[in-house]
Amino acid sequence: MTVYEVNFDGLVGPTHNYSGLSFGNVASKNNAKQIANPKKAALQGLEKMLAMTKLGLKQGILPPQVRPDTFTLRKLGFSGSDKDVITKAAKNAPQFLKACYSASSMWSANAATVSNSLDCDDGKVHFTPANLSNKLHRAIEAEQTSRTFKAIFNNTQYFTHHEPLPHHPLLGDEGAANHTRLSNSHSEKGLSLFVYGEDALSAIKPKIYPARQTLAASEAVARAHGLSESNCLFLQQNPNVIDQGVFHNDVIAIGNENVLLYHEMAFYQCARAVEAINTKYQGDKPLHLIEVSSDYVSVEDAVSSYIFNSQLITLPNGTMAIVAPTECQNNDKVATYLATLCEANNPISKVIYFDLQQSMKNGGGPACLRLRVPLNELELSAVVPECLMDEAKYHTLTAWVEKHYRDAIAEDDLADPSLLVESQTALDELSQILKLGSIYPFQMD
Ligand SMILES: NCCC[C@H](NC(=O)CCC(=O)O)C(=O)O
Repeated sequence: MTVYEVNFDGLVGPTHNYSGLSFGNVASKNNAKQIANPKKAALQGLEKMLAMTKLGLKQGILPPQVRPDTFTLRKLGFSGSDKDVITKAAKNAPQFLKACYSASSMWSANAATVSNSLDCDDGKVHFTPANLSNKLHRAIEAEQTSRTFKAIFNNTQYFTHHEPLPHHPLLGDEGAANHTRLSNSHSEKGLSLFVYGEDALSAIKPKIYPARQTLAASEAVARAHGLSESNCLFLQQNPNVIDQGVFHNDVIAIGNENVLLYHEMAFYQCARAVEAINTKYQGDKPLHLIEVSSDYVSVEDAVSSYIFNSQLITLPNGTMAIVAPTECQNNDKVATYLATLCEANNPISKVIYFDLQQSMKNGGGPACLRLRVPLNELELSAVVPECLMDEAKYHTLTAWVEKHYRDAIAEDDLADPSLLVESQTALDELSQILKLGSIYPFQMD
């Protein structure tokens, strides 16, 4: 049976802002305190989703989380009405208020690790929401992510949902941003490549910035999903590139079917890592391991352009396209490399550029904005259909964004309680558009 790679993009939430919350993510730090445009951010994301459907791909939609997260603020001791909670947090703990206001769930590549049912021992699609333990503003996503996934993929005949791993430094899990799958095609069994930032038992670690993904977490996810040992490979990310701003592996490598595009500095002991991939890969189609040398693209250019955070997609005609941010087009070296890549002897035939600048300024490129969910026809038909994108849904969602979203959010706006009301009103309407029922805590009172 054909398996489609369905990209579920995180719809940008109404409180998108630049708060400099992600230590180790260069863009997040550099753009802190700038004025964000949530309306533009959401429209840029919807544009990409529609374009993917026009290319003939299946596209899904993941709704944003409710922000500000007053439940977390209450756990932190702020009490009274929601307005009181926000006013007190703004005055006494602005850092916590910012964390509870982040629209970071838009980067759905970090929402979960998802395994193709062909790879899992029970023949079901497995989901483990990422605990995102390394950053407070992201760690608070896991609970809602679980609820949302159970609502969208709500058929136990096809889908198995695991709990996020416990929040602990030994078990930091950042989801699919550190997982890719190599295979003949999505419709055949594949090799799961898990790339971790650190192993607690080893001294090989970054020195400046944190490693967010641990080996123990990757192993736990593989175990829970029932992946076989012969179909899994655990590789360490190069700690030196984490220290240069490569906080997830998807900032330095991207895989799709029988192609892996990676920077020569991506992995710890790169030559050995590549040998291990070659040894474990079981597909009979030739594996294209495309190594990008620093002579063509430096790590600095990779981090500023997000060339590896492109989506590598298989088009209906069987060739591949690379969906890159316009930051790549604006960098001569990177644009030249991409043009050469399309001419070379490999399945990649074209580059498609998208303006995703609002998300990019927080360190999220095309690949960060989507979670790949491999689904065969039966599994796909079990997904809540309203969560799949088509032209009509695009127009409905665009109108919804135009109606509810502000076109500017600055730091001081977070202290304004009316933003909470606007945000909840918008999400209440969205959950009806997507026919997801009451998935948000404020709808359950
Ligand atoms: N996969 C891309 C994730 C980007 C995300 N950025 C942020 O959370 C920045 C938020 C801010 O600084 O306002 C992160 O670092 O996890």
